[in-house]
Amino acid sequence: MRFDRVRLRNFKPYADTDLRLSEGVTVIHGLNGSGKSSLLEACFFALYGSAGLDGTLEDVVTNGADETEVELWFTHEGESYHIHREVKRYGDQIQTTTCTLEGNDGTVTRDGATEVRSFVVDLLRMDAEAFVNCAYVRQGEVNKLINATPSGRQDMIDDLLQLGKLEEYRERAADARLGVEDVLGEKRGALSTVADQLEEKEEADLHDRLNGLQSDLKELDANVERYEEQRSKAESTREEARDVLDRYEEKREELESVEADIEELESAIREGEAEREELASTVGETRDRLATLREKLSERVAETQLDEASEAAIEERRAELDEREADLRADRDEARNEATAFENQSTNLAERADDDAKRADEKRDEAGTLDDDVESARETLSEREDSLSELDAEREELEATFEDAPVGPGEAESHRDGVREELDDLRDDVTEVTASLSTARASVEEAEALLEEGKCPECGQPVDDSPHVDTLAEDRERVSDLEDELADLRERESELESELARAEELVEAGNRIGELESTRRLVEDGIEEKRAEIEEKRDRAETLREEAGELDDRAEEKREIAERKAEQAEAARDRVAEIDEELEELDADRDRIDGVESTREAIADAETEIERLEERRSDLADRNGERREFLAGKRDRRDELREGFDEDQVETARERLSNAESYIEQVSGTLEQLAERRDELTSAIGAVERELDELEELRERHDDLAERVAALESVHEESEELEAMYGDLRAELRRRNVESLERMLNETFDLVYANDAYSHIELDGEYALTVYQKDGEPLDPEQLSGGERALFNLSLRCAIYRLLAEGIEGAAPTPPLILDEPTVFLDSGHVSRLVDLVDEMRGFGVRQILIVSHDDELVGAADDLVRVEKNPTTNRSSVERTDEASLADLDAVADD
Ligand SMILES: Nc1ncnc2c1ncn2[C@@H]1O[C@H](COP(=O)(O)OP(=O)(O)OP(=O)(O)O)[C@@H](O)[C@H]1O
Ligand SMILES: [Zn+2]
Repeated sequence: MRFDRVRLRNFKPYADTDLRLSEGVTVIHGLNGSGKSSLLEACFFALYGSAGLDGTLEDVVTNGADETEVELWFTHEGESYHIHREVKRYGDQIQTTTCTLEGNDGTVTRDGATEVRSFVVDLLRMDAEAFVNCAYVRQGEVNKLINATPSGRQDMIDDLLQLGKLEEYRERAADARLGVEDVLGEKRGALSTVADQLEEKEEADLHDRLNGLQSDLKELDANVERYEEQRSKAESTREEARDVLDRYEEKREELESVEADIEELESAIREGEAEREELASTVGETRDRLATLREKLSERVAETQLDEASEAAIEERRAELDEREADLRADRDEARNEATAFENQSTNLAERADDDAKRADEKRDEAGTLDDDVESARETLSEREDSLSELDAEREELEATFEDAPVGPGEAESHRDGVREELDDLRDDVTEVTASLSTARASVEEAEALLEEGKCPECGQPVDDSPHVDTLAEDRERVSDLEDELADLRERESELESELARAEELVEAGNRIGELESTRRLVEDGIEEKRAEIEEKRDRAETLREEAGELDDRAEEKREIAERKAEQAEAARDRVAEIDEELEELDADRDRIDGVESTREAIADAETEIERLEERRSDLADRNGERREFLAGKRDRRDELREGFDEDQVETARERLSNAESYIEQVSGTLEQLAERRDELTSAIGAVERELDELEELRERHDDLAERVAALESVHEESEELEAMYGDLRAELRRRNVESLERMLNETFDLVYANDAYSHIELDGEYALTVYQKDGEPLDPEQLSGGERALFNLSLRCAIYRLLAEGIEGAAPTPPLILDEPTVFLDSGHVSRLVDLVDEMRGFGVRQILIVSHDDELVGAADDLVRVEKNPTTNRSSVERTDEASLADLDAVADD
């Protein structure tokens, strides 16, 4: 297998990149971070999808882009394939939108990530992990196989070499064996059951039993035939005897019936004669009755107004009566209606008269009540008139008070107020004068006292010659004047006081007169009102009485008319009674006519009856004649039959019949028993035959089962062998693989590591690795130095790759050997060893080797050189194949 071309768009640092790859060694080189590993990763992603990624789908999309596209073209076993993948980002989601694989001849097409991956896994016989382990040495993962546990290693290598398949087959074979064991156990059980049943049935001697039963049946059938023959003979004898007896019986029955007929006829003739005689006497009686009826008819006709007793006359009379009746009934209805109408009118009028009378009474009652009201109003009136004169008397009295008064009743109040004012003024004067008086008295007393002491009452100086002593006399005069004035004032005060009391009285009288005037006006109004009331009520009472009188008159009038109507009703009733009598008379007339008609009918009936009886008599005579003729014939036949009887023959036939019947009964019983026995025998034979069939069936089943068990046993054996074979094969293959792998590993390690310290490497059956030193000391590979480990690991991978390329016959899946930075830990000497290893790997048939490296020596060993560069401004990587010409400048490149 080899990669032909890879095309990328927006894959990690790549924008649009298209790289062709050819067979041989291709070295990819460039600066750190330029995108070399990404290029390899893209190929790997194209094959296995996200399973082949170290990171997630997210990581492969160039930062800032929304979709990534990877295409890989590769060749495997002469066929070309093309894988196309597209990944898109939808918001937060990232999805594979296209994933297809196509073969160049158009027979292979796969669509969908799962289908494509499983196709690739089948084609390369490696899943992503196996591919990594074998072909793709990722950067920094050179130690992976060494670090793995032996069992991990075993799984990886087994898987690569498809040994896992053998184990799967072995397990399938084991499953099949177990399945066969189950079925075999079941069938063996069934076989032994059938064998037991078979043995049981064979011991039962079924054929002997069948023969015995069949000969019994034959004998029985012969007996049955014989008995049936005898019975049919007896049956024909019985039929003959029955015939004879039947004929005899018939004749005897005929004779009996003929004799009975004769007797019947004779008695019928006798009865006929008797009836004829009876009829003759009935006819006589009827004739007598007829004569009586005829007499009665003429009497009845005479009672009626009929001219004759004919049907037409009766009809005519009846029609007259009907007409008359109709007239009478109409008259009577009319009279009845009239009577009812008059009665109603009379009743109505009487009622209305009563109403009027009642209303008159009511009015009179009302008038009486009004009279009472007038009376009481009159009383109230005279009371009010009395109180009016009382009021006037009081007023007169009060007015008299004012006769010698200084003022009239109207000015009493202002007069009183004037007097009161004068009195108040006077009292003020009294107070003033009293005060002046007591002052004057005090001066006089003081002056007198001072005088007694000899001093001036005014200035306290000695009195002699004092001016003041002169005033004493004046003061004494003044006291006496004041005392006079005060006395006058007191007198006037008592006068005014009595005047005030009088004035108060006048005020009171004045007020009372005012009150009396307003009361009088009220009483006068009341009197006016009462008078009007009396007037009105008296008028009303009069009107009511007049109306009552009118109502009485009207009631009287109505009563008279009512009486007249009652008389008219009576007259109409009388007429109804007369008409009823006439109708009764009419009914009697009708009854008489009915009597005539019924007598007429009775006469006609009697005549018909006589006719009918005579006819019956002659009929009876005719019938008896016929009977007598018939009787003579029957008597002849009876005589004939009596002569034809043979009693002996009948007796013999009876004997034979009874013999035959008892024989048939006996033989039938026997035959029934035989039939029962026969049924038993047949069913016994049936049962034996069925058992024989079953026996046959059992034999067949037994044979079938035995065959099947044998077949299953051989299948079981085969599956056991198969299981063992797969187990052995795997162990053998692994042993051989281990041997080859150990050999190749030693060869390769020798090639790449030129060192005298190690003698050889050992790989045991469980894939445990041990390195032996020259002195025979064993060493765990992990104890090797970093560079040694890298070399050891490369050797192991190359060995595995070789084993893969050589070990599996036919189409070995030899993917490109991909080495990412394998020289990291190597010194320059060992790098040249690596170049040798690469050469050797090509020799072992590896078609394509892809190496990421900076190493000059490796670059020098390349068939193709691919240069990866990253544009420092756009940060996008690009690839470029360096052609032959530029290979010359390799040194320059390598020096970078
Ligand atoms: N999704 C991405 N979008 C853009 N650039 C990316 C993306 N993923 C990785 N890169 C860039 O790709 C480069 C990594 O490339 P890669 O590992 O292939 O380099 P290299 O050439 O193998 O380097 P070295 O020589 O160190 O092994 C880094 O510079 C990284 O920034
Ligand atoms: Zn790298």
